[in-house]
Amino acid sequence: MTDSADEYDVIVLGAGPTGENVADRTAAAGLRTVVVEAELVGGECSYWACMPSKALLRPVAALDEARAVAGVREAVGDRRLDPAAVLARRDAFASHWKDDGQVTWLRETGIELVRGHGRLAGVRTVAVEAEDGGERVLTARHAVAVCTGSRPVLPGGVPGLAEAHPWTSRDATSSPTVPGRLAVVGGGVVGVEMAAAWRALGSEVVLLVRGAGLLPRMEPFAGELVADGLQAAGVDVRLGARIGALRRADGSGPVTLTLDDGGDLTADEVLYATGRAPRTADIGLEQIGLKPGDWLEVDDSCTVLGVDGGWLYAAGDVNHRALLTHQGKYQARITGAAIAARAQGRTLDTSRWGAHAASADLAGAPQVVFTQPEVAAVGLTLAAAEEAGLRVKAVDHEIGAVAGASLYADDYRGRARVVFDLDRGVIVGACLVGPGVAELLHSATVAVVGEVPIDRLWHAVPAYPTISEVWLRLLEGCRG
Ligand SMILES: Cc1cc2nc3c(=O)[nH]c(=O)nc-3n(C[C@H](O)[C@H](O)[C@H](O)COP(=O)(O)OP(=O)(O)OC[C@H]3O[C@@H](n4cnc5c(N)ncnc54)[C@H](O)[C@@H]3O)c2cc1C
Ligand SMILES: NC(=O)c1ccc[n+]([C@@H]2O[C@H](COP(=O)([O-])OP(=O)(O)OC[C@H]3O[C@@H](n4cnc5c(N)ncnc54)[C@H](O)[C@@H]3O)[C@@H](O)[C@H]2O)c1
Repeated sequence: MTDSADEYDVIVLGAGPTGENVADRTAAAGLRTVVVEAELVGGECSYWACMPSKALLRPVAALDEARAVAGVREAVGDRRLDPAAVLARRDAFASHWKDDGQVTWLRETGIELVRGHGRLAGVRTVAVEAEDGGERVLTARHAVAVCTGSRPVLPGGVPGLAEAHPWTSRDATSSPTVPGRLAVVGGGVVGVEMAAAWRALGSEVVLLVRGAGLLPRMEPFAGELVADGLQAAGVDVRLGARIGALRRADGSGPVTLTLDDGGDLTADEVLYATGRAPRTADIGLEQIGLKPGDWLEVDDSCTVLGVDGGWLYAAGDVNHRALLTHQGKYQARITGAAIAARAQGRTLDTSRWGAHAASADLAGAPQVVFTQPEVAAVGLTLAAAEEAGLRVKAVDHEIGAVAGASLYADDYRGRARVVFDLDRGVIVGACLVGPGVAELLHSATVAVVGEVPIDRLWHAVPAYPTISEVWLRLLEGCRG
């Protein structure tokens, strides 16, 4: 390929869910838009994160729910998941790691695609290195949006870790085979979800957590109920566990973990689910005065701080506001609107909840952890609200005590909490744990983001007999 210069209105670097949605919005505003993608259009979410992981986890919940209802329980008996069928369904949800469908969508939406590794090469300029080594230099009349996402991060200073070739989230979501023994390091979201999935597929799973509980950013009872649920499913959950070293003789056989308490643990694979780092090490940040490898700090309109001219945006995982696909897509809608407004010479509305402010990131992003049982949370935890100086009270209720929950599952076990702001009379946080709570989360999100006064929420009547009747008990607790 020969060198050439291409001028667009907007360049989007990275075609994950965030980049796709920025491009969708700017193209819809009539701006000539190009996206640059080094791997697959659709990003981590489509091929190695949300979609394949949830395809692995949905059968786990379906089987648990069947077992929880007398009559169905007897029909299911002690049958286990069929790994081959689950993995085949997972492969289909990952589109067999081919992006033809999403490339077609880009074309039909009027967005151009340039494949290759992109790097900022100056103001509103991106140089793309194609796989064949050729370079193409793209310039943007209005904006560049960096949407390069994040990658798994491994802890430093652990002897033998690199040589042990640990699984990362990519292997854990795409493995074609079920390991006999799987050690999982990390009690965050990836750790608990993948422990649940592979245990249900037949692996012997040990979950090694360095802290005192699982899911440390959520209400403490969420981690406790998930630890109980995983243990009941046969996962060996070890809290306060630290790995001193790993040994894997030939790089592919069994791996032995030496624990700080002196014990050894041997597994066929070890998954490190120990957090994420931004994909900014090699995107030319040094060309515009920023530090490679850093998260990109942005204002509420996702404009990158420390860069003059308001032409550089960063949305999705790479800005570290909320590492979730739906928040990345939300930021993308805000970013696209901001780029279009600036291109049309309009002033941005960056007031709280304005058209060009990703305010919901700060109110607390909704999140569902698809484990055993499900966890659904939005807004502030009690601890976070107190730390923020709010005068709050927590109202808790056992979800199993409402009629809808007892019909949903025999011996339903689950708990709900809302965090009530006593001064403003609104709910600032909610956490629901139990079978089937995922679909309840949006009601909590509307209450929190909408800042709906408690006296008005009292008139939002949940249908009988559904799990959502737990809202009545929670509202009673708020009203005192
Ligand atoms: C195992 C797992 C499960 C998850 N499950 C969920 C879930 O259920 N729900 C949820 O909301 N979130 C989930 N997440 C988080 C979610 O995957 C991320 O928040 C989401 O993918 C972020 O989207 P993004 O577009 O910002 O980045 P990404 O999806 O990472 O996409 C970035 C894209 O940029 C490309 N790129 C990077 N650098 C360059 C470059 N220099 N040039 C060209 N292209 C480049 C990459 O190839 C990639 O395609 C999960 C994460 C993991 C790891
Ligand atoms: N269902 C979902 O919404 C979903 C699912 C998976 C991932 N995600 C997103 O992806 C992101 C990444 O998930 P994650 O689980 O990798 O990160 P995380 O930050 O949620 O959890 C990482 C865990 O690893 C532990 N840890 C860190 N360093 C360690 C070390 N050296 N040794 C032992 N433990 C260590 C941390 O204490 C933490 O509990 C999350 O922010 C999450 O929002 C979302």
